[in-house]
Amino acid sequence: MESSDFKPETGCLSIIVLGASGDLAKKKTFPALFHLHRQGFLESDVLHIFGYARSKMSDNEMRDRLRGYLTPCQGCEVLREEDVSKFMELIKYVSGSYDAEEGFLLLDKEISAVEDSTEGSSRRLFYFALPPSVYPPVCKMIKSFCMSKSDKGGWTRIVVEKPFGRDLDSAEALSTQIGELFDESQIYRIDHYLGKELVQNLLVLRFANRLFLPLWNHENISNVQIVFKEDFGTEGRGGYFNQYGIIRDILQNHLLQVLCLVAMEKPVSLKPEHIRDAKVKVLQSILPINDEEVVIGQYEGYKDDPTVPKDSNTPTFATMVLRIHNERWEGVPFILKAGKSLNSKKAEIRVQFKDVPGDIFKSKKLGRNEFVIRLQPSEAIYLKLTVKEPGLEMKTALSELDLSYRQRYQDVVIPEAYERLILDTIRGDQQHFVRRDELKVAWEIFTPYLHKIDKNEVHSVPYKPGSRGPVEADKLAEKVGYVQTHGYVWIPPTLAKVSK
Ligand SMILES: NC(=O)C1=CN([C@@H]2O[C@H](COP(=O)(O)OP(=O)(O)OC[C@H]3O[C@@H](n4cnc5c(N)ncnc54)[C@H](OP(=O)(O)O)[C@@H]3O)[C@@H](O)[C@H]2O)C=CC1
Ligand SMILES: O=C1O[C@H](COP(=O)(O)O)[C@@H](O)[C@H](O)[C@H]1O
Repeated sequence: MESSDFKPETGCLSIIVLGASGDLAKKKTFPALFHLHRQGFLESDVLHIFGYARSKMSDNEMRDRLRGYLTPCQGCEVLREEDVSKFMELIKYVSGSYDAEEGFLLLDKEISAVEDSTEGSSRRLFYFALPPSVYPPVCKMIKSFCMSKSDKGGWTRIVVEKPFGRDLDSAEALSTQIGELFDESQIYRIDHYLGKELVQNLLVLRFANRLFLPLWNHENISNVQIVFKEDFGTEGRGGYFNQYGIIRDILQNHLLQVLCLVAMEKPVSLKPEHIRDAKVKVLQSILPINDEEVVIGQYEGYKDDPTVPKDSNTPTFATMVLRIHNERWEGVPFILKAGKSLNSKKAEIRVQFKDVPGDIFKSKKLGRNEFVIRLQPSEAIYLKLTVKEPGLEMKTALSELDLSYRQRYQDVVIPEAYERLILDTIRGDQQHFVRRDELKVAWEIFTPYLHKIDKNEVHSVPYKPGSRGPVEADKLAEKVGYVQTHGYVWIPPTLAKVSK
């Protein structure tokens, strides 16, 4: 956890972005590498970046493609040409297919050439910005031709993106294929939500504050909502999205990972294996999903995308109640909600407490205590609570303890999730990556319901773009115990009147 735990390694660092011509590479991977380099986390004298893909192009053509996607680092006003040029100089491009040895032999030759001219060990990080269908052949090629040279010391690591399978069987088959070639310590399954600042804060909030320890259980908490909303549709990704749907895209990975951190027991230590053990344990305690506690929806107009079949049942919205069968959480619904083309864009965790027993202030009518962790946008942590309204009357009002990051940490740059996670892969810290057994349980939870969707046994309810999603979803949340607060008004501190 402390940066002093990190011992820098020396030697050549080669970062190989496989699928370099694709969307993820240009939108996320290369910009993250650029920011890390610009901020001095990746040193130019040992760093070499290789793009690898099937398209034929020169180094310069590759660089030109990326240029438009590089943005100023947070905290920098403008993109400095000097920074861009320094970064571009580090990039080389190798073209080849994903299942034939020529390309990988050439790639190895290029990497070896730069390693031979650098003192120290050989560190090779392969970033799979690729469709999962080619993971197995690519792993075979790397294993056969591109491993770090043992005589130099160092390591070979692979970073794999979701979707990691479509269901339990396909994910397990993929894990087995990759597991035969690479050790678990070499595999980094990325879930970029684990790199978000407020997700990383969850363990600190929960376990470094005495305040929450006695409250964090079914005695005090009525329900927990973990919400992801986007105010745009699948624009241009309909063909891809339709094969997966919102449950595979968001709930099975991002929201479930957040749930783990909210619900898990205190890990033995902050060692990655201890944290991941605690996550697996809570996942194993999740009960099978009850069809009555699910609402799936599809926004109207989704099927207008020519790449989406006219009879698609793929959900673009889902509310699912997960129940954790253990001493801490018995009876507390964890309401996972995610949707595209909704009325707002946000991701948050909302922990709603039970009503006060023996309430003498009639505070129930104002609303319950809620502890909200807004992951994005405008990161914030706030606690909604009942207070006496200032004045001569004994009147109560709903107010908040508010930790808005923009206010509190004005000069602090919050790193992008991908930057943080890529840095972790280089440092060899697997804490924020998904372990194989975690992934397996995650699929076990969702697969039965996903198969029902695939077989059209359950149906997506239509909803209007720009709405809150199907009304049935709000009804479900209410049915399982969520009580909506009415009349709470938050006054952003910057707009508050300053007393004279
Ligand atoms: N530091 C900060 O930035 C702070 C900001 N605020 C702001 O104050 C405002 C109010 O805060 P808060 O009460 O926490 O948040 P909201 O009023 O946005 O939402 C509260 C809850 O009510 C749900 N909800 C909203 N409309 C309906 C509906 N018609 N039926 C059922 N459920 C509904 C929301 O669901 P859903 O999420 O699905 O919309 C959410 O779970 C927000 O804009 C918030 O961002 C407050 C405190 C601090
Ligand atoms: O993984 C995914 O996440 C994005 C949303 O990421 P965020 O960091 O902007 O919240 C989502 O749009 C995409 O569908 C999904 O594949």
